[in-house]
Amino acid sequence: MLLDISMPVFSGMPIWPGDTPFSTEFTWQLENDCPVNVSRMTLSTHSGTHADAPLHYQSDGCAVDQLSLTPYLGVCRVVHCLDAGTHVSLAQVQNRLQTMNTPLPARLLIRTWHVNPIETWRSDFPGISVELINWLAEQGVCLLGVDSASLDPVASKTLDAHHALAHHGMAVLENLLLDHVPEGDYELIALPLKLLHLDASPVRAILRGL
Ligand SMILES: N[C@@H](CC(=O)c1ccccc1NC=O)C(=O)O
Ligand SMILES: [Zn+2]
Ligand SMILES: [Zn+2]
Repeated sequence: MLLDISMPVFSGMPIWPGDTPFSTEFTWQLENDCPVNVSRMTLSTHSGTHADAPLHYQSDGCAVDQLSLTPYLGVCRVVHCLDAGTHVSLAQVQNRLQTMNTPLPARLLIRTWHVNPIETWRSDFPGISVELINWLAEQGVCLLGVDSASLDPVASKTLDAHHALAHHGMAVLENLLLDHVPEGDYELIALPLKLLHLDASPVRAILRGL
């Protein structure tokens, strides 16, 4: 059983305010003298479902091609934390985890949207509390995934959750699509591209039944 948890990538897709719109054009098009279609894309490194590298928010941070791939592959847990308010709290996640009676795996994906807005940008997503990130690090979690556009609220200039995550050496996935995913444990596969020296990379994220 495979579940695709990737956002669709298309011209007109929602983007972070001020970031590069996704666009494409044909470089070559199939016709009499031309045997192929080939396109070019213009896009932000944070388009759709993606992995941030520490270079996104630290000038001396590691780039996306330097990241260990280990966190992006392996057993993960999906929890639903809907109606979170400004931040998803430690108590809210612990509440959900209490309903499951196996040890927390090394990866956690948090669903926050009732219905993820695939067609339109929305700024009213919750951040992830630093207290929660510190506790997840203590539990041995190496990757945190969210279905919102960022770990921090849209207006944050301090990016507290991003920095807390980097402090613990944890990996992050953003803009997951978890609308149709029941709470539980799965195998996660979501590898970043080998984009040298860049700050983030789109991923194709999937879950496989255990
Ligand atoms: N933190 C968000 C994105 C982000 O902060 C951002 C993305 C594109 C252009 C500007 C951004 N932040 C500016 O303060 C992310 O990691 O995808
Ligand atoms: Zn990002
Ligand atoms: Zn981010």
